[in-house]
Amino acid sequence: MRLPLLRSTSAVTTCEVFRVASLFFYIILLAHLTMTGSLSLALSSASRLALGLLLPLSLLSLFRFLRPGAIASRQWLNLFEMGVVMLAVSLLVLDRSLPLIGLPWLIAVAGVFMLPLESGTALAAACTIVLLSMILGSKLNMSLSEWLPHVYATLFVGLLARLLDRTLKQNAQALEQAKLDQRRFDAIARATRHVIMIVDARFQIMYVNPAIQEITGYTEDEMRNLTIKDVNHPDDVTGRREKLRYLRDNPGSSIFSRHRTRHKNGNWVWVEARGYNLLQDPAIKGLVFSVEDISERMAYEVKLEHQAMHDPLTGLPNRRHVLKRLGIAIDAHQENGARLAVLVCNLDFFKSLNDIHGHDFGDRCLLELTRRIVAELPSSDFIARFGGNEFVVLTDADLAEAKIKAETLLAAVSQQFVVDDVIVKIQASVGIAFVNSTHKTPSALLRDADAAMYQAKERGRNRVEIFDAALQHLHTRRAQLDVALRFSMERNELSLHYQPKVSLEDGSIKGFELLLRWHHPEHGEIAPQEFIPIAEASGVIVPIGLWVLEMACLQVRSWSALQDTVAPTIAVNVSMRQLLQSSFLQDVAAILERTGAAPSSIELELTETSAMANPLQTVETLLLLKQMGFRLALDDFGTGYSSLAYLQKLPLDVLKIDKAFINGLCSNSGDAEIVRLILALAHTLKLETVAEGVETEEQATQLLRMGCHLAQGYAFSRSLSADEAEQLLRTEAVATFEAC
Ligand SMILES: Nc1nc2c(ncn2[C@@H]2O[C@H](COP(=O)(O)OP(=O)(O)OP(=O)(O)O)[C@@H](O)[C@H]2O)c(=O)[nH]1
Repeated sequence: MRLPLLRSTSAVTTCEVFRVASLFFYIILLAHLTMTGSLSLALSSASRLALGLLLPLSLLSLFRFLRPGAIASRQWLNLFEMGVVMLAVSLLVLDRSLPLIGLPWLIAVAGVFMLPLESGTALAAACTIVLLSMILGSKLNMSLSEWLPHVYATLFVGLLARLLDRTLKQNAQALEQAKLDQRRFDAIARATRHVIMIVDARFQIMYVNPAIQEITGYTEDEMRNLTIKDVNHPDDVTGRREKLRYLRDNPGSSIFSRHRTRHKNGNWVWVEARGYNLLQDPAIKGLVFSVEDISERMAYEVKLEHQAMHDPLTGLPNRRHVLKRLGIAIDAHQENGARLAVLVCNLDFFKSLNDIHGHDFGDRCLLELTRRIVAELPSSDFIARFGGNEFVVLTDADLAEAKIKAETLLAAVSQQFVVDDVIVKIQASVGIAFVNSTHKTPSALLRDADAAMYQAKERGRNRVEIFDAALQHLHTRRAQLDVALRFSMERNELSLHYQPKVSLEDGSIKGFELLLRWHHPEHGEIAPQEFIPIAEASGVIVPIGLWVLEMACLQVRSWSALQDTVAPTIAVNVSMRQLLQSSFLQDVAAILERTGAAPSSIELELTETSAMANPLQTVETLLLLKQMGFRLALDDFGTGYSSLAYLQKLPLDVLKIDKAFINGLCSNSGDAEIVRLILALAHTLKLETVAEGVETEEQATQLLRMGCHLAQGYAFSRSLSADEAEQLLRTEAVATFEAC
């Protein structure tokens, strides 16, 4: 068995040096005595005493060497041992068995036995040795110059022994601290869920903590055979390589990255890594990484991102997603001219479906339409639900292809289907716009596609329109008028004209239709057909409509005071937008109260199309208006899609026959037939009829013959100012008409 002189697993301590040094001391001393023949049989009693002291101490030292730790190191014991040795050496010196100089045994005693002593004790011991050597020197008649160097050497060796003791103690402390630090680091490295990794300049893993196994399934040893590049996801390689190079080539730099790393089972794990270049640090000499598993967070983020970008009902991408995709597409167009067509598909009259069958029913219809649209269009097209009843398709189609896709959309939507035993037939209007260099933002491109879609609505719905230069012009003018219209009332640009409504039998004035006119300082006279839809779309029609009604009420009130005239009715157009206002009935009641007008003199006209767009709500509001005393008229009759059953439910007084049929009354048998049918219908429903846009005497005669009682149009009068209308009432005559 090989016996180590010093334990190498920990710092060498003073005690250990002493353990070895003292044994050597005794061995050499005894060997010297043996070799010099000092241990002859004729030993003096002093020498025998010295040997009697030294031998047990030698055995004690041997025991101490062989069984380190068996004898606790105690100060008094060490001091005692030193004293005994000094005594033994002194006896031997005096007995001349040992030399005082030449072989300076006391110097050795100072060097060995002062090692384990405390500072103060060691000083005292040193002084004692010096004193002893002086005594011995004088006893042996040695001169000062002979033994003085011996004293210096004793002191010098004693001092060295002290320094050695201190150094060893400091080393032991430093080593203890290092071990403590190491244990702490190991504990932290084991406990943390973060991977801590040190790699060399070639990215070879030098150190990694056990957390690596939890994240990647690889053990620490398995990882040490890899480089960090070996476990990178192929899609992350390029970006990561650049970052790693930057880190390696820039001392003191740090990087941050989110990437995927390979799990031993073949899956990919999302991690977030921070890297620090400590290649220059002599203790590290590597790149240090702290890596955190963020798979759960990423999964959560992906889920959140998906929720934020998708419509919860249909699962299609939502408005936000469309805007993002459009942003990317616009950038691609600016960079390399990439094509993009935007198809906005808005369902027609979807509100009616909701109103009649309920919102849940509407939702199921939306789901069915989604299923069909997705099935009909190629998967490369981006299909989104942009809003309530609006879908958007983004595709890189050219004009012809986009048209085909739009027709496919219309066909997919319009195929009838059954939900809850109800046969549903929905139609849609589609607007198409193509990205061009003027589109700087997604909303600019969507605005154009929207404009085309609204054009499709205006042109009768269930059709496709493409945004082109003409539409662009129209759109720009529409936008300008939209803004201008908001200021039209306060700038007094609106005026009212009175279109007489006369009896076809005797030509007497039965009332007037109030016509709204708008004169804009720059754009001039703007036709109602142009600005009314704009006002309806923006909602400005609501205050304007109330203003018109108030004017009509004031006028009616003023005419009711006229002597010798029958108070005429004034017909006022009411927009659907007004009817849908929850405050409409209150506003109307307030006007009646303010003006004191009799509601029976006011005829509220609404168009057939708008009345049919929201049947349930319309019927309810109209019934309440009827209860308030208003007369109700259905304007432009014949142009819409009234269901007769529904028509019967409306509390109407008047049907106004659309001008389109009157135009062809005397020349087109089809139109004449329609007019005849409308008159028959009105007769059955006990409704008054008014023919609109009568321009010739022939038409008036024909209408009277067919049973129509009232008419309006240029055949009788142009539209008049309030004063002219009043004058007309007073004279009770119509210049251009002679009773038929
Ligand atoms: N069922 C259902 N209806 C919705 C949803 N989101 C919006 N809507 C309805 O869609 C309808 C849209 O109505 P409008 O914008 O007036 O248009 P419309 O009735 O389709 O008429 P036009 O567009 O003029 O042809 C409204 O009644 C909304 O309440 C939804 O998630 N589910």
